[in-house]
Amino acid sequence: MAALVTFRDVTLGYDRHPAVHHLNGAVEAGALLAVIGPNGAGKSTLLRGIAGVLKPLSGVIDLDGLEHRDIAYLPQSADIDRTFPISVFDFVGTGLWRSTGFFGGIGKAARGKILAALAAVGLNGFENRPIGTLSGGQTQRMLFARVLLQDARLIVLDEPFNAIDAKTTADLLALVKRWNGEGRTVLAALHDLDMVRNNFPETLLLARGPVEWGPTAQTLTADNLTVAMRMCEAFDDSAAACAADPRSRAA
Ligand SMILES: Nc1ncnc2c1ncn2[C@@H]1O[C@H](COP(=O)(O)OP(=O)(O)OP(=O)(O)O)[C@@H](O)[C@H]1O
Repeated sequence: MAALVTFRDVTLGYDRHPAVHHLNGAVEAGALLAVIGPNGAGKSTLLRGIAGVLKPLSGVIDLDGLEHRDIAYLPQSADIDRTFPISVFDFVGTGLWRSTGFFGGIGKAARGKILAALAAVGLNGFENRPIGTLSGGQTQRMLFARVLLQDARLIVLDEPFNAIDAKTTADLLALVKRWNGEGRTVLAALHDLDMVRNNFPETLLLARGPVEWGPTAQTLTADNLTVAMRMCEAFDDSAAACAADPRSRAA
């Protein structure tokens, strides 16, 4: 399999302060990769970098010719402005921007696709609801419906199962598996180690830099998790972007 996403000494951060540094490695096309790490490890930062929301401070994220608009990115639900006055239908319809353009009208075919995506995530009948009236689990379903419509080769999910019930988790996990079964590459930042062990073949354990990256069973060892915790605790948030750091390791 060829690499779809390649990191070449990537450092990402905010105001010149690195949050993820010196990441090397590659995500193969068709991979189902979990990104795991303690709070503040840089998981969201890394996913933002891949999605193009954040530009690397240094290094390169090579997307094998994909453009950022070809990536379906599901942000943490906390990053969604739920006070924005938009209906569920229109929000999910933004997943079609790539094909309709910002100012393209929503025709009958597009309307059908949006309704089908809502049905696929169990949100039939919610089309006219303002997004701010949805529960946490319903909001997560809505975000998945938008990803579904984007029909993307690369899908990047930031804590997609955070604070949702078991039924919603199972439904949405089935979608993730379906996407991967269709040959799509899926990366997900996750916290639930059992979920990762049972469903994600490959894991990147991140603690500002990579601790380990490989088959999940090999990566999620007690030793590696301890190292990750220590590396995060030791990290200096006010440090400036630096030259090569010997703690970093290529995948
Ligand atoms: N917009 C921002 N501006 C400045 N610093 C930020 C910003 N977003 C994140 N950070 C900092 O970058 C570091 C990595 O944060 P990030 O959200 O990527 O970690 P995470 O692994 O996703 O954490 P969590 O598991 O808590 O969601 C943290 O120190 C955080 O405070």
